[in-house]
Amino acid sequence: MRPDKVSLFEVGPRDGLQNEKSVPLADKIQLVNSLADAGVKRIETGSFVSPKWVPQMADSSDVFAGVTRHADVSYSALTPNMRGLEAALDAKADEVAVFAAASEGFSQRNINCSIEESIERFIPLIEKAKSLNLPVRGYVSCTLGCPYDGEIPVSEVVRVSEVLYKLGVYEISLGDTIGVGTPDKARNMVQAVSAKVPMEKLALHFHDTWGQALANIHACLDLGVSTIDTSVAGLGGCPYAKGASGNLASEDLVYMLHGMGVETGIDLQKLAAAGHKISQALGRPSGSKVAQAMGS
Ligand SMILES: CC(C)(COP(=O)([O-])OP(=O)([O-])OC[C@H]1O[C@@H](n2cnc3c(N)ncnc32)[C@H](O)[C@@H]1OP(=O)([O-])[O-])[C@@H](O)C(=O)NCCC(=O)NCCSC(=O)C[C@@](C)(O)CC(=O)[O-]
Repeated sequence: MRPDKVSLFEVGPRDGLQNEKSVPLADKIQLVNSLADAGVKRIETGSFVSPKWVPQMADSSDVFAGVTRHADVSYSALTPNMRGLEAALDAKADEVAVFAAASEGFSQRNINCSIEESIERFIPLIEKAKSLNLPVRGYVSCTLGCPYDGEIPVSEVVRVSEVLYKLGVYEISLGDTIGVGTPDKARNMVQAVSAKVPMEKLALHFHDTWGQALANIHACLDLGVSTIDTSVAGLGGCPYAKGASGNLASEDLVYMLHGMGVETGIDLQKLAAAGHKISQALGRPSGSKVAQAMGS
C-alpha cells in the first residue's frame, strides 16, 4: 500500500559532491545547513574513505565540524572500514553507513575487495557501532545492473541484503548505481528483497542516468517503500561507475510526492534554493527539472 508519508534521505553532500569537481568547504557547509532549513531530516554529510580514492570527500571532518546541528536532523557518514568509523565518531556523526555491492566487479573497483571480504570488514565495524548505540545503514550497489558485470541476478541482491540485515544494519538502501533499471524490474527486485528484509527497512537509491528513476520509484511506492535517497539538484554520480549521473533530484521527487498527496515535511521552495546555490558554486544549472521549471 502506498505510504502517506515518505522520508527523504538526502545524499547530495556525499554521493553528489563525491563525483563533482571540488567545492569549497564553505559551500559544502552551507549546502548541508540549507537542506536542514528546508526540512530535510536525514542528510548524508560526508564520507570517511581514502582521500586517494575520493579526494572530494577529504574535508568531511571539517564539514561535520562546520555544520550548525539541528537536534531533529541525522547527519550521517559513509564508512568503509574501522578507520572510517573512528573518523565518523570523532566527527560526531549521528549514524554511519557501510556499503557493499551485489556485483563482484563493482565491489573490487569501488572498495578493492570481494563482496565476502567487504562483509568481513563490516562485522567489527557494525559490532562497535552497535556497542555505542550508533545506527548503521547498509547500501547494496548495482541491484539493477553493474557497469562491469552487466546483469545481476536478483538472488544475489537478496542474498547480500539479507546478510547485511542480519549483521544488524537498521536499513538497507538498494542502489541502482548506474540508473539502468526500468519500473517492472525495479519493482520485482524490491519485492524479492522484501521476502527477507521487511519492507519498512528498505530504501530506494536510484540514479537517474537513463531518466528512469522517477518512474522506478513510482513503481515501487505501492509496495509500501517509504524511504527514498535523493540528491538535491541531481548532484553527482559514482567515481567507480563511469558515466553514472546523480541520484534522482530531490526537488523532482518532492514535487511528485506532494502532487500525489504524500507528505515529506520538506519546503520545496527552500529545497530548490539550496540546489540552486550549490549548482552556482559548481558553475552549472541545477539538474532538477522541477527546479528549472520553478525558475530557481
Ligand atoms: C575501502 C578503501 C579504503 C580500501 O582501500 P585499499 O587501498 O584496498 O586499502 P588499504 O587499507 O590498503 O588503504 C589504502 C590507503 O588508504 C588509507 N585508508 C584506508 N581506509 C581509510 C579511511 N577510512 N579513511 C582514510 N584513509 C583510509 C590507508 O591508510 C592507506 O593509505 P596509504 O598508506 O596508502 O597512505 C578504498 O577502496 C576506499 O576508500 N574506497 C572509496 C570508495 C568510495 O568512497 N566510493 C564511493 C562511495 S560508494 C557509492 O557511491 C555507491 C553508493 C553507496 O552511493 C550506493 C550506490 O549508488 O550504489
